[in-house]
Amino acid sequence: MPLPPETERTRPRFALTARLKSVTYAARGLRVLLMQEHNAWLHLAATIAVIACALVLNLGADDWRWLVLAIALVWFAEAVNTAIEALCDRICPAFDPAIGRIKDIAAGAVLIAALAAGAIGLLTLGPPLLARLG
Ligand SMILES: Nc1ncnc2c1ncn2[C@@H]1O[C@H](COP(=O)(O)OP(=O)(O)OP(=O)(O)O)[C@@H](O)[C@H]1O
Repeated sequence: MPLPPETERTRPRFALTARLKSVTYAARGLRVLLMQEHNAWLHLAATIAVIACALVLNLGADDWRWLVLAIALVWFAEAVNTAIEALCDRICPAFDPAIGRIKDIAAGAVLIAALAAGAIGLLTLGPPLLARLG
């Protein structure tokens, strides 16, 4: 879809430094997530445990692919959920059933991601773990 003329005129030119700055803003967001969100601490503990298990079991690239995807899925969902929660609190600090529903749905997205990641983790780590123990 073509942009309105005024947007075309005011859009800044592509600059590598500006793109690099965007990465630092994103990293700042992740730092906030890690410092302030208790759920993120649980995700971090789970991430470290899964990576440690995979290293000990000496998994191959096929298995690592699934684990990386599962870990990223949960962090992605948690980051989006946290952003939605923060936005909700900013625009409506008072109790509001509609805000409650929005937050519940966003939290549901994290639950879906966590359940899927758990299933991926069991399917990927389970068999080699059992083989190692058996
Ligand atoms: N402003 C609000 N109006 C109505 N219900 C709300 C409101 N804020 C929170 N809730 C309800 O409380 C639940 C928890 O909200 P909260 O913002 O504390 O999320 P949380 O999952 O506990 O987040 P965190 O643990 O990351 O702080 C929401 O899912 C929603 O059901």
